[in-house]
Amino acid sequence: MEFSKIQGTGNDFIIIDNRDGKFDKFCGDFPVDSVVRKVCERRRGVGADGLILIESSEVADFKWRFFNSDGSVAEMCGNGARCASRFAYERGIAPERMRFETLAGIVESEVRGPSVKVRLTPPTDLKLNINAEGLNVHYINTGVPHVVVLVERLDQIDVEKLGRKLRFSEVFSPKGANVNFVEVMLDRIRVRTYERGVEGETLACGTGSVASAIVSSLIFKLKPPVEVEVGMGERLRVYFDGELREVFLEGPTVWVYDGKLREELLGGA
Ligand SMILES: N[C@H](CCC[C@H](N)C(=O)O)C(=O)O
Repeated sequence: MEFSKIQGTGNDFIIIDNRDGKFDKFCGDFPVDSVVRKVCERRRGVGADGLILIESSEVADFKWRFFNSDGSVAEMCGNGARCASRFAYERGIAPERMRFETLAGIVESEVRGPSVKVRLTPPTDLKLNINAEGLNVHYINTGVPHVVVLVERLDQIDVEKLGRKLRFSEVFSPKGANVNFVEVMLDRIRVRTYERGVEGETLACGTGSVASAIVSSLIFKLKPPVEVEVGMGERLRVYFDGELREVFLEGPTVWVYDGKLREELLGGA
């Protein structure tokens, strides 16, 4: 079964045109979440932070189903939305300015060559200065739930250890949250993210970058657009208005390769 691998600032995704149901046929009797885990596994599978199915929609250019690499379903994914938009445009599934259905609501995007700008759903549940695991943190839902922790020295943070502690904190149960550690610089913010559903640090997180930019802007009076430096030094840009009604994420994508999944992948342990 054909798939494409596209990454956005290091957050990488397997994207499948499932309008004909080929992914469901490929899964056969295997549960979808177990197939997603096998395909996303870094060593025995293709390897990715997430898997995206493009499907038909009655109300938009297409609908998507987004899975984290652990097989869990997430309502939204900012970098995944950018990569899926590029896929849809270049495969003739949608025009360069498109709208697609997600569990978080309708998302709009515009493809400009490798760069894609996505309008996210309006953020909700903003809570500044809450206590979790003895730390002063902030919380906002930018399509998926995010904790934002402002730190002095980002490179000294044990993202895996502290990220996991906050991700599973009672304060954010039962759904949990992604955890973003943010250092505010003069001309940008630097962000490192422990991602729910990947259960580890990813090289970038789009909705996390948006959450971090909005919280940093509220606390440090940063003027949008906010430049966000992610894992490997790549940049995302976050635009938003005062009322947080028009929130955009913009950045590059790289179409890595096209491949073909074989059924014997499913047979293994
Ligand atoms: N792991 C996230 C979904 C993907 C978010 C991230 N990859 C992005 O670019 O927004 C969650 O389960 O909430």
